[in-house]
Amino acid sequence: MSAYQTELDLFKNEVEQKLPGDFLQFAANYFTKRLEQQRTFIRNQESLALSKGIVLFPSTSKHDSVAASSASLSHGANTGAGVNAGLGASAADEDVLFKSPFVDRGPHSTHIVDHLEPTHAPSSVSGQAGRDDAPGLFKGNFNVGTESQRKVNSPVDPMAAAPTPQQHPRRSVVNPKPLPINFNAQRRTSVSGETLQPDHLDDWKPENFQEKTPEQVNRLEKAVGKNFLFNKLDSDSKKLVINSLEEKSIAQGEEIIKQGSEGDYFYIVEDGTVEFYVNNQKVNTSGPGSSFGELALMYNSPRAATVLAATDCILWALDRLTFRRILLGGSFKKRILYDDLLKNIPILKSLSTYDRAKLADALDTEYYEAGQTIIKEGDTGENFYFIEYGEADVLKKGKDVIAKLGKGDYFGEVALLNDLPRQATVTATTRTKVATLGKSGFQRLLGPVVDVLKLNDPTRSEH
Ligand SMILES: Nc1ncnc2c1ncn2[C@@H]1O[C@@H]2COP(=O)(O)O[C@H]2[C@H]1O
Repeated sequence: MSAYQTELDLFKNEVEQKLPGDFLQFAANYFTKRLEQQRTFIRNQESLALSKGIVLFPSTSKHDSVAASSASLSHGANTGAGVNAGLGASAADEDVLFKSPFVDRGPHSTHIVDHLEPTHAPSSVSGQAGRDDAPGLFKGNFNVGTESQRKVNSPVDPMAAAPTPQQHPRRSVVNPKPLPINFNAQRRTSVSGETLQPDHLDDWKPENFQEKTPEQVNRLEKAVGKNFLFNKLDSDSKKLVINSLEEKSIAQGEEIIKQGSEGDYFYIVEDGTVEFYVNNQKVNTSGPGSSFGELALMYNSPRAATVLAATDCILWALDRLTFRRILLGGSFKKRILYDDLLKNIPILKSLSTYDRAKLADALDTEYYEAGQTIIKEGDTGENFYFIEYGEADVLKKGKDVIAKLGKGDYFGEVALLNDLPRQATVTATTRTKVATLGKSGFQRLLGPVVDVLKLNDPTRSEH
């Protein structure tokens, strides 16, 4: 069900961006292309593996091996054998296919292949575990301007390099296994295409499926109910997940995850406290109801942090395949939908993949038609905005249009930074889709880029 929903969401996104004149033709072209991509990908994965004498994700179940093939999109593309290789020549065709003669799509429109380019762009990943310390409260006012008008000073993404495996004296819960064919030590994949699972997996059942006792279900409902990931699942998916979770008792001091190792499980904390270390530095602590270990499973990347039990813990572990099959398309959908946008916004380049993913979790979508006002000069500022597509003018009383904004631009931060009323009006000039972030999310999640935001604040000189 979640694969179906993800496909629908991606399709909806395309329709909203392209506004096709001939909807049925557009839909036919779109799904034909998707089908080709998926089939080409699986064929290429199989022949690549065969040519190397490798059996992809050996499994007793035909479903598992197909799912694993689907899950290894990033590797296919890395080797030139993935979906982009299969459809690479069609980028121009795609443009013809999706072009509507009635709609000016503007300079920033994208193609569905954007969702399927896992190799060359930084990933936006996430973490549910732990609270990051709120990175400073902001003081400032309203800032506008296109990215090209803003000076961006982006430090290197600290997650871009493969983390150094840590040598902890504690016993590891996870036995190191040989890395799978799709393991990506570069950490530079996109999650998008990987989530698209073939339809015929709908009768799929997790390998570890084991009916839980009523007492366990009760406990799990309590533990899992606190985790936002599960609130978004339909009851069938929730049942599958609950019955696939394995209980693990971890003693204080034990290492649950080692930075740099391969990801095998996603964890939910029922009881106890866990600590996260990146390059031996403690970065986070989290407790009951939180979860961790999703990054490596989403991106086929090495574990981004070492996780230690700070107290005795009871954890519930979900295997990689069930995680990918159920949670990726459901609970982590926002990360998929915002992946493309966030990884292409220059001011966010300094965020780690973990931070960028948490940002995606906090975003909401709003739409504005041409002529509609998004924010009004003098109003109280509640939200910060990224433009997903569309165009908008920034107007100031007495000065008329002072800037033009387009895809990837941001606005609304000055009121939040400086606790001032909106310093200008922003009006959509074409149909515009924005991703919005509330004040508290802005303060909590954009700390690492606040200096860049302040640097770009056009009203700084007025203070
Ligand atoms: N600051 C952080 N950076 C990276 N990972 C973190 C951080 N805080 C918590 N984590 C979690 O630690 C997990 C380690 O394994 P993963 O990389 O699979 O997923 C990671 C996140 O869920």
